[in-house]
Amino acid sequence: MWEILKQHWRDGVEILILAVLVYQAYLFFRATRGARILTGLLMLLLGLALVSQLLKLEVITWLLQRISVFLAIALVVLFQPELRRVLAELGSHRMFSLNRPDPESLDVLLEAMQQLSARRCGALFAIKRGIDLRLLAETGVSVDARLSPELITTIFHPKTALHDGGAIIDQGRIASAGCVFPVSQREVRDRAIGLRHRAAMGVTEETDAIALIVSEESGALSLAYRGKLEHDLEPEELRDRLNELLTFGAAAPEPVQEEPTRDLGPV
Ligand SMILES: Nc1ncnc2c1ncn2[C@@H]1O[C@H](COP(=O)(O)OP(=O)(O)OP(=O)(O)O)[C@@H](O)[C@H]1O
Repeated sequence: MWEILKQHWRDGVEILILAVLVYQAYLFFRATRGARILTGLLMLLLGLALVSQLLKLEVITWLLQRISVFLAIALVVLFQPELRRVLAELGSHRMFSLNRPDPESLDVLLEAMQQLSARRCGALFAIKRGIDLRLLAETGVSVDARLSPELITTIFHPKTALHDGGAIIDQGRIASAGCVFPVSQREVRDRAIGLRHRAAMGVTEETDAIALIVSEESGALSLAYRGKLEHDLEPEELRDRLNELLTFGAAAPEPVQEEPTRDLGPV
């Protein structure tokens, strides 16, 4: 027994490392828009590899061996927003630091969102965490003012110059407003999901920010994180979810909601 262990402990370590890597890759890709394409592609390649091995088809085997480089490029293109976010997280040491707004600012923000909802004023916020949002902030107008319901409702009043676009919240302050966020290209089932919600999904696909949305059409309050939209939440639900995400980040448990309010996956 001891002899076997001595001979094969390296194999055990390798299996363990590979299992962790494969599981992490699965967790990473599972929730992304390219997951189905990736699954289809892998199944096709595995099928072809199996058939070509069994029937000894030399040309297909040769082609499959050389295709791996193109596959790697395809993966980078397919998962570009997700990879950007992961690299940005690593670059910003986000894993080791949290930029958590104080509870008072959250109360102010949620209070303002409810006022905007009651008046049917659309609004979009990105709460900055570890990843720097300076490039996005530069697409808008610098505000750098303490959060207050009056300021927020004024910014998103439809007759003001800054109401169009999103506001960036950084440590209890509105850093800038009227910002243009990246728009998510995910396919969504719900026709009520327009550009504002897509911009919320987009900014959270590419950064670790949490986006909050007030729908102009329905007054619904929503949250987006890591590209996923949690649509039409009750104010208390929104507060709890926000606290959860700000405390635990990606480790926060997935919300229990019914379609299409949670994961607006591919059609
Ligand atoms: N890329 C973007 N970044 C930030 N804000 C955006 C972006 N694109 C659109 N918006 C905002 O969304 C508004 C248009 O929202 P639209 O009606 O298409 O979205 P929606 O998701 O249906 O939301 P609502 O329920 O509020 O109507 C624009 O007036 C603008 O303020």
